Amino acid sequence: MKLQELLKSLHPIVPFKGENPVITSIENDNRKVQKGSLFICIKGYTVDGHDFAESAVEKGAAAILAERPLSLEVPVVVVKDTTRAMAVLADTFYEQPTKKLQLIGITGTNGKTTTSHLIEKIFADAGKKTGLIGTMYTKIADKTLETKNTTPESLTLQKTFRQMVEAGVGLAVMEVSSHALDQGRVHRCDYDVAVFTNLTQDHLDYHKTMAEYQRAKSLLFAQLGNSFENEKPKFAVINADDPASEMLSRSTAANVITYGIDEEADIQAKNIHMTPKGTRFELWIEDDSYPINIQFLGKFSVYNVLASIAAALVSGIGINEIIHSIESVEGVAGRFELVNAGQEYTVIVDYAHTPDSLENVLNTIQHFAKKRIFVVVGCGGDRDKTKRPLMAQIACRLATDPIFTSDNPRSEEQIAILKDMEAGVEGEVYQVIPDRKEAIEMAISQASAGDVILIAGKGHETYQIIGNVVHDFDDRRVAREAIEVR
Ligand SMILES: CC(=O)N[C@H]1[C@@H](OP(=O)(O)OP(=O)(O)OC[C@H]2O[C@@H](n3ccc(=O)[nH]c3=O)[C@H](O)[C@@H]2O)O[C@H](CO)[C@@H](O)[C@@H]1O[C@H](C)C(=O)N[C@@H](C)C(=O)N[C@H](CCC(=O)O)C(=O)O
Ligand SMILES: Nc1ncnc2c1ncn2[C@@H]1O[C@H](COP(=O)(O)OP(=O)(O)OP(=O)(O)O)[C@@H](O)[C@H]1O
Ligand SMILES: N[C@H](CCC[C@H](N)C(=O)O)C(=O)O
Ligand SMILES: [Mg+2]
Repeated sequence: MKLQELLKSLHPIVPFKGENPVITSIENDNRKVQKGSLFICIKGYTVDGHDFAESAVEKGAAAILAERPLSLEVPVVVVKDTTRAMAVLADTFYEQPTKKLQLIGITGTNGKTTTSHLIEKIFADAGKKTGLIGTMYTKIADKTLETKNTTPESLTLQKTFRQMVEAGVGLAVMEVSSHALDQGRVHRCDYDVAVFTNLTQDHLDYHKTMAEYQRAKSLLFAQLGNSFENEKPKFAVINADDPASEMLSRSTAANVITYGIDEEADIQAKNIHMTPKGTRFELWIEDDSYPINIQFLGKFSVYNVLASIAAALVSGIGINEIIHSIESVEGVAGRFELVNAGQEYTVIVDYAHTPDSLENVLNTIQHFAKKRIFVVVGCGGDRDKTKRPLMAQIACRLATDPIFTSDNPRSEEQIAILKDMEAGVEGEVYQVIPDRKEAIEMAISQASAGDVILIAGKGHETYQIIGNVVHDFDDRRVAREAIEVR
């Protein structure tokens, strides 16, 4: 594609009359530039991409997109906001892939990964080739790729969609983080369905206030269903029990479908019964009711199931097919995952890393725990500090044996993070064991028949980030080994 043709998709007053080279690829990382690339300079949080423009030209870049004039031997196109322009150009370069896919986006503080897997399963069972983008990985039909972010930046995202289209994927489901919405990583994505799980405290290091965090989430709904040229109906699937639902409903021009448990909703769960093996409830859709038996626990899991059912229903899948799929799901890796090595107590690894998720999971455990509840929990470094004392309080309130430990301290001192946690629980009884392996071993050495150990915060993660170093670490493996040597 020639540069001028590409630029037509930007704001019409981008003043550019220079050379018109063929653009062979778009890159925003100079290390990936090849002959003929358009290099986009992004001012990041860490470095300024403009500083790499010269190196990009040396590597063969045919043109540069920047926020200020640069004296280089190739055409330099100047725009106000390169990040924003990148989303538009990526969509154009990869030939608007999301118009050729059924696309479901999920946002909310907790439950995105779980819900995206449920939705993917329903569509796969219905015979669709599926794609998935989220915290754990990107999946393009049968191929799995590693990811750095829950929602990748626009260039990677649109390229991934292109690969999905080429692989014959019909339905893509993705997690849309608040950071991605705020930074415009999903601009130009043509969603058919946008799903809202819930809004509780997290990421205040980035968004500063809950109102700003909610505003970021609302963008997914505001960006849905305003297009006149689009024939496809758009749906916003919203949790009626969450206080943010009203504002989100008002943010969108799409059809709003609600789901819930406590409040009246289009799709509602009633008479929920939990056993140690699963959860049973009645699903109500208008005047019809269906008995449902899922293999996971907790009221929070019922919300994820309802959201998935709603998203699949509005996408045209039959209710009986949906129920069959949902009931066959055994679980999602690192979400309430049991570690069984023949022990007489229960060991659960769960990705709860927010106050609300920790509370939900511990409440669920309280429901069936007969004796002591251990919780091994830490808080991430370089992340929302205000959730630390809250998570500690919840651990002390809902567990009999809280053990505070480390969870990806990153550039922070482990001890400083633990002090932030302890500030919330003065006078309470707890242990502090900074080394996560030792903390897990301690819980396992103290547990006896009938007890439950929750190892929270890392779920599927297979690493512990200390400083800049990523160490191998898997809660599930560490727990299993500790049980086996006991
Ligand atoms: C705060 C934030 O959002 N940071 C994201 C941002 O990084 P950054 O601004 O530091 O980038 P940078 O390193 O300064 O680079 C700036 C530019 O220079 C370029 N560069 C850089 C170095 C070089 O040698 N050459 C070069 O060309 C880069 O390619 C880039 O274009 O852009 C990167 C590339 O897209 C992201 O990977 C990175 O996410 C970091 C890893 C991150 O931790 N993000 C978190 C806050 C985040 O986004 N989390 C949400 C999930 C949250 C949740 O729901 O739980 C997510 O969607 O992942
Ligand atoms: N609907 C829900 N409401 C509250 N808590 C939930 C819900 N679903 C899952 N959880 C809890 O939150 C944890 C994270 O779930 P999940 O990974 O599905 O969320 P996520 O939104 O993808 O998180 P992230 O933003 O880190 O990617 C789970 O391990 C569980 O403890
Ligand atoms: N997506 C979340 C993951 C947190 C996982 C937890 N293990 C941590 O490192 O804080 C975040 O970046 O805030
Ligand atoms: Mg996730």
